[in-house]
Amino acid sequence: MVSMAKVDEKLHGIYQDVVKRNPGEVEYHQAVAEVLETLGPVVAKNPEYLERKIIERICEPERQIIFRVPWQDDKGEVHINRGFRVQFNSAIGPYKGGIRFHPSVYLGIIKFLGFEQIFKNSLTGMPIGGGKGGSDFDPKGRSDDEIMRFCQSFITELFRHLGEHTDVPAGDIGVGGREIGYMFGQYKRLTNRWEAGVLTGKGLKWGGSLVRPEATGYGATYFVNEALKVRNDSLEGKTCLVSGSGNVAIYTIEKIQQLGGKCVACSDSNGVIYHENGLDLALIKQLKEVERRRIADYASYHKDARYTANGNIWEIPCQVAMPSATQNEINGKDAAILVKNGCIAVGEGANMPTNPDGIKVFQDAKIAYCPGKACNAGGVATSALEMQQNAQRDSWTFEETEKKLEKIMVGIHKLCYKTAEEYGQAGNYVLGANIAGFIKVADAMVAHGLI
Ligand SMILES: NC(=O)C1=CN([C@@H]2O[C@H](COP(=O)(O)OP(=O)(O)OC[C@H]3O[C@@H](n4cnc5c(N)ncnc54)[C@H](OP(=O)(O)O)[C@@H]3O)[C@@H](O)[C@H]2O)C=CC1
Ligand SMILES: O=C(O)CCC(=O)C(=O)O
Repeated sequence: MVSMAKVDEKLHGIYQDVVKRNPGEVEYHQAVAEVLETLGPVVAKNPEYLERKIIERICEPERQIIFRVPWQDDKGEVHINRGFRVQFNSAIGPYKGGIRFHPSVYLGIIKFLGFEQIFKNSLTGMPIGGGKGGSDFDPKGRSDDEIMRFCQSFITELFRHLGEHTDVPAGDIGVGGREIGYMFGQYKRLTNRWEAGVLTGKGLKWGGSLVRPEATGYGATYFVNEALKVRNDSLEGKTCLVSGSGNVAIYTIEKIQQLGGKCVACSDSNGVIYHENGLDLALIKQLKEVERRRIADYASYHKDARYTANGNIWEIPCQVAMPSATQNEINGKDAAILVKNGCIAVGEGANMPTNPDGIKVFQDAKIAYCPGKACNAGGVATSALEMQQNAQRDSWTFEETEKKLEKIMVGIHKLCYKTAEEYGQAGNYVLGANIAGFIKVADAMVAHGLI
């Protein structure tokens, strides 16, 4: 056992080094700080992790690939974007994590996402390592043909680094079934292999899994319901806010409604829809999944709904908040408003949506704060179920697959809850998720020697 003071000093030094070695990558620094701040007790108990520099190694990606993505728009104009894939850690399985297309993407965003993915994937109990990729390409307003040409160019470079036993991407912001289809087609053409397990989130007719589109939102909702059960409560009858109106938000709203909750607001990057009588999910799906329109259009179908351009969704009173859009969408001030308005649970469908000040407010208020790396792990867990079905050349029913997802989420909740309890911090899901996710990866790294 090493003294806590010595461990804290060591972890602080590691964090300082991460900042120095990765200048300007503020989201990555934030993700590392949040994990390192909770690892003290487990490191003190296992000095071997320090001796073998497991934490320094976990903070350094195994491989980072940055590449040029040239493509032509419908008018023949040439564009150049930048592509990224960070293969962070393969101690417990092939790199696994989504691809994000958004103009804000740069190395620091992909690294924070890849770092989070290491611990998240470990929590699922499935054999998947951590990775993430993306591009600063903006898909908004682009035609299907432009999206196809971009995806083909992206994979023309990336394909050589992928493989069902090497690195298995999936979707994230701006990447859904359409984009995965174009990437899979190009991978097949370049490799002359029908290798289903190389990508997940595939279409149902060509190797996809039922429930994968629903999985992140459904899983996050199950997690929050478990956290409420511990408090002798449930989602039944709760008024909920769900930010975003993309894949994760839509299926979070769906599962909350199935469990008897009422979602009154959602959003996109332009504004917020508030519908006190409860959101019309069929309309949201039509606007967003089929017609690719803005959420503002919702208000023209429901006269009792209110649209606020650039509004702040967290100012609407609720009991449960499910941030499902992007990183750092809740700050300390937003968190304080939520708590003041009676919010009792926050379930993160998005990755790192609450900034450190916000997390502190939720933890001080002792509400059920469910961090993304545990709460939104249902998506990647179902991707691993898709890989299992691909390996078996089988496909399971919706009911069977959803039952497995629910069991995995109940299991992740229990693991995080029990780990926090074991380390004397009952109810601290941040600590529980970080420690439980870390131990499995760290032990595998010790077993593999110095690599
Ligand atoms: N898809 C998955 O399986 C998983 C996703 N996640 C995380 O969930 C979150 C949402 O992803 P997903 O639903 O797949 O993505 P989508 O692209 O389907 O939807 C994203 C939604 O969030 C909004 N949004 C994105 N960026 C911003 C921004 N900077 N400011 C305000 N709103 C924004 C989008 O609005 P607009 O259309 O206006 O841009 C859109 O409504 C991300 O944090 C992602 O990393 C986590 C686990 C798995
Ligand atoms: O399904 C996957 O592989 C990745 C999902 C993802 O990107 C995430 O969990 O953030």
